[in-house]
Amino acid sequence: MTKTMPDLQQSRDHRKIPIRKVGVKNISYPIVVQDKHRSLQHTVATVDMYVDLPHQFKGTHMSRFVEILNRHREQIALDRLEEILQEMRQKLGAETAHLRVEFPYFIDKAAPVSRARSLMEYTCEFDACLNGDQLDFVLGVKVPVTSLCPCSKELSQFGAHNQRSIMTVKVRYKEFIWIEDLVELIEQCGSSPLYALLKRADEKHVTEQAYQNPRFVEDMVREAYLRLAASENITWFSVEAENFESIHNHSAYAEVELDRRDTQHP
Ligand SMILES: Nc1nc2c(ncn2[C@@H]2O[C@H](COP(=O)(O)OP(=O)(O)OP(=O)(O)O)[C@@H](O)[C@H]2O)c(=O)[nH]1
Repeated sequence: MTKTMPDLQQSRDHRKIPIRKVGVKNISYPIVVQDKHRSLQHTVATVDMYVDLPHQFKGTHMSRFVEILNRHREQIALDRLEEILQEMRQKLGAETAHLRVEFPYFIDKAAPVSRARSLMEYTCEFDACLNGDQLDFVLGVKVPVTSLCPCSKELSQFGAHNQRSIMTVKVRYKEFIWIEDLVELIEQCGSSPLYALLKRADEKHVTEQAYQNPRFVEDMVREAYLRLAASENITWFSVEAENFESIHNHSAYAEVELDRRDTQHP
C-alpha cells in the first residue's frame, strides 16, 4: 500500500537551502537514568530528535524518529544515546543527528537538623549530537537554591530580602559525572540549599544559614566557576544563576563559561 503512495518528502527542493535541524520535538517518553544510590531511576523524559537535511530534499521522514525511539524502548539511557544517534544518521541519511532528553530526576535528601528524608526534584538534560563519528555530549542540571541579598543585609536594620534562585549548570567532561555530585557542588554556591521537607528546627537552621551566607548572583556563578574549574575532568562548563527577586518584579541574572577544549586539542 505505502509503495503506491507518493513520497513528497523524498522529492526535490529547488531553493538550495540546507536545514541544520529538522525533526520531532516534545515527545513524552520513559527513560532510565543511572542513580548513584539506587543503581537505576526510571523517569519520563521530554525528547527532541533532529537531523540535518541537505538542500535538495523537500522533507525529512518524521515517522522514522519515532520508530527509532520505540526500537530502543525501555533501554533509553545515557550509554545508549550514541547508538540511537548513529541509527538516526543512518535511517535518515543525515550527516548530523541531535538528541535532547529533558527529565525530572529525584534525589533522596535528609533535612539538615531533623534528618527527615524527602525526594527533591531536579530538572536534568542530556544534549547529545553526533556529527560523522564525532560525539558531543552535554549534561545539564537545574539546581534550585535560596539566595539572600548581601546589599539588603548590609543596609537594613532588620532582615534581608531572599528568594528562590535557579542555578543552571551544563558540563562537558571526560569521565562519567553523577548528577548527585553536580547538584551537591552547585548547592554550595547559593546562600542555602533547598529541601522538599523541612521541620521547624530545619526551617530555623536554613533561615539562619542563608542570613550568614549572603550571595549576589555574581557570587553564586563565581563560586560555581571556582569549584567546576578545580576539576580536571570537566572540559567545558557554563553556569547561569537567576534570582526570582522578592522585592523586584524582575530577576537578577549572571552567567559564566569556561572552555578548555581548544587548549587540549589545538
Ligand atoms: N517532513 C515533514 N513531515 C511531516 C511534517 N508534518 C507532518 N509530517 C508527516 O510525517 C509523516 C511521516 O513521514 P515519513 O516518515 O516520510 O513516512 P513514511 O513515508 O510512511 O515512512 P518511510 O517509508 O520510512 O519514509 C508524513 O505523513 C508527513 O506528512 C512536516 O512538517 N515535515
